[in-house]
Amino acid sequence: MSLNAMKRKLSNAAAASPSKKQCLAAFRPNKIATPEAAAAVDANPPLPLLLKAVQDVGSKSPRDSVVFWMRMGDLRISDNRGLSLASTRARKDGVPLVALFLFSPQDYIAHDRGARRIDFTLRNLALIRQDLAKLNIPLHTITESSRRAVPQTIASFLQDEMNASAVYANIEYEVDELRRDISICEILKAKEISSIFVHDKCRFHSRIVEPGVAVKKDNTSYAVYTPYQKVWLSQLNGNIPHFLENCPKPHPNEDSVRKSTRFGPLFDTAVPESLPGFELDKANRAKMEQVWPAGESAALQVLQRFLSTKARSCQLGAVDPLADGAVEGKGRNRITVYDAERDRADRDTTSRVISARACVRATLSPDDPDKMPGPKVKVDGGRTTGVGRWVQELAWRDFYVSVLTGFPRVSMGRPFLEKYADVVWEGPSLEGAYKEKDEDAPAPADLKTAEENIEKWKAGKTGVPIVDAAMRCVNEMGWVHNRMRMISAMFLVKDLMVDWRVGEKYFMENLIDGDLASNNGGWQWSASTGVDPCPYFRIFNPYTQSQKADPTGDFIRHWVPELGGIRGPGKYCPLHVSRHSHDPLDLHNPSASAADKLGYPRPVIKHEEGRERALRRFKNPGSV
Ligand SMILES: Cc1cc2nc3c(=O)[nH]c(=O)nc-3n(C[C@H](O)[C@H](O)[C@H](O)COP(=O)(O)OP(=O)(O)OC[C@H]3O[C@@H](n4cnc5c(N)ncnc54)[C@H](O)[C@@H]3O)c2cc1C
Repeated sequence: MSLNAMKRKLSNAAAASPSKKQCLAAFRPNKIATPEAAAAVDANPPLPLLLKAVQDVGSKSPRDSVVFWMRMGDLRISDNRGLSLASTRARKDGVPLVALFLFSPQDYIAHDRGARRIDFTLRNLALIRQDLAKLNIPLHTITESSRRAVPQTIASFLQDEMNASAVYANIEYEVDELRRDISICEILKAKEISSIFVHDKCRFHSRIVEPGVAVKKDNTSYAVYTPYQKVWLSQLNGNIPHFLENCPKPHPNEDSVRKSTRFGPLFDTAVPESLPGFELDKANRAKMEQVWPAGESAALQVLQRFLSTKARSCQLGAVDPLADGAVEGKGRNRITVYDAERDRADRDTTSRVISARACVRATLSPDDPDKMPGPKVKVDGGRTTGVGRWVQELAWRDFYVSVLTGFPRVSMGRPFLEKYADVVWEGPSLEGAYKEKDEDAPAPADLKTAEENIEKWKAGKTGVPIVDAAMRCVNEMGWVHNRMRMISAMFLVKDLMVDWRVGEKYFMENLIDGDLASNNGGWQWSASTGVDPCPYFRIFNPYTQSQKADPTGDFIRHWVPELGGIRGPGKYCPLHVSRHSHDPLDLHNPSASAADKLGYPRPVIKHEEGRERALRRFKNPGSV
């Protein structure tokens, strides 16, 4: 194939035609599996099948190249296991290493990837491309408009374009991705190209302990966090060099690679600025650049600040996490007080960090997260220290991946606890297509009200200040504190009785750190349908939660400026509201007259009414 033909074939996203964009808009993947289909996948999960399919069958003599296929979860050059192994292989074979990134817009739709996440990926890729080019390693990008065609496209790139002996990649744990990789392994086997997919997702989803290690005696996954965390910590401390391995950076290619007719042109493929169908408007893009700076060095600085500086209320909101003015903690570092303050949303108490493995290494050697600890060092994962508590949170991330791979049903739109599949939700039924219609069954009480409530929840206009503050933060910043996610999710699924999948999708579309395993885990926890969930009868009161999570009220005041005149619990701005007409908790739960005066909506539902309805419906799934 000629170079021009190759360039045309491998056109990147910037060149996608409007008709492709229309096709994309018409793509409606099936999101919710039947209970039977989910049970079948649970009985034969795809991860072990992939691990079996992965094999080093490449031709004995080296070919022209080795390819590293970078995925959305591993946007970094340092400490990237797949990349490191690919580099070693290329060096051994004496051939160039080529990096590849494939855009699959249909997969992004299927997985509710939002424009922010795509934009963040592209910004990072542009930096990675520059850094790899310094090592004479090209980063090539391909767009494949049909997700079904991805395996063939990859295979043809490896064989026809690169004459590669092997492809290396870090495993993606979602069911569709695992199945795609199994299919790639099969295709490549016939072509005698090795497919080596390894455990390690580096950026948002890096694992510390890979799935399949912290398991029960019968080798099945834990569905309860506490015993999982115990085994997780003991496995980790039992083999620190393995789990915290800092994988070496790739070795540079020879200079001559740039002159090669096969590889030289790959240095010319620029990373597109945006993907059709996933464009961010200019203002939003600028904001995301400020709040979520791309690149490994920025990520490291964010981590370093968490380890060594104090929390600041000026870091509330959509601001630059590396803004000047951070003050050394001297014993009050954010990580040191994490245990006591992690649930507070009124300052930057949490880390907003990215690579979990580097994080754990950093707890052992705060000055140099790249440094490997000595053999006798142990990771603190206990409940009584800031560090230990933070490590426990990092373990939640691994736990939810272990759940995803052990019980893939959760990524197929099914509740983990199938007994709650019949709970009646208000508003659009996402499962309707799979259920036999019972003509006598009562229709949802008031579809229109429910749909309006969903829109109010998304827009942060429910009239419940802490929920609205949380949602406005998600909308503007693409992130919100964990406690806020819990409060807002619980309000949607219990007070408003809206299907958790509605909220799960909205979060995925809007969060910069949207991740199927953790997001699904968080939503199913809140909806009481998941592994180790919040019991259905433990329903958060959003007003008391608000007092605990935002005791100063700064979080609400920042995100709900209509209430900004309320100066503090019990103290009101005399300009707007009479001091005597409210109880002392007004900022968290303003009275109707205060809300009216301040131009803030009244609550869409009375908490007690929502609570009673949720208890009733969960107690007898199917009843209204
Ligand atoms: C409804 C809901 C949806 C969520 N959606 C996502 C999501 O899409 N992506 C995502 O990464 N996390 C999600 N989480 C988990 C958690 O809210 C975020 O990981 C956390 O807020 C990220 O901020 P941080 O890095 O400052 O957290 P820190 O408190 O500094 O925690 C450090 C790290 O520990 C891990 N962690 C902490 N809490 C949890 C948790 N509850 N579950 C899993 N891992 C955790 C994260 O990797 C986090 O980066 C969700 C939680 C809920 C309740």
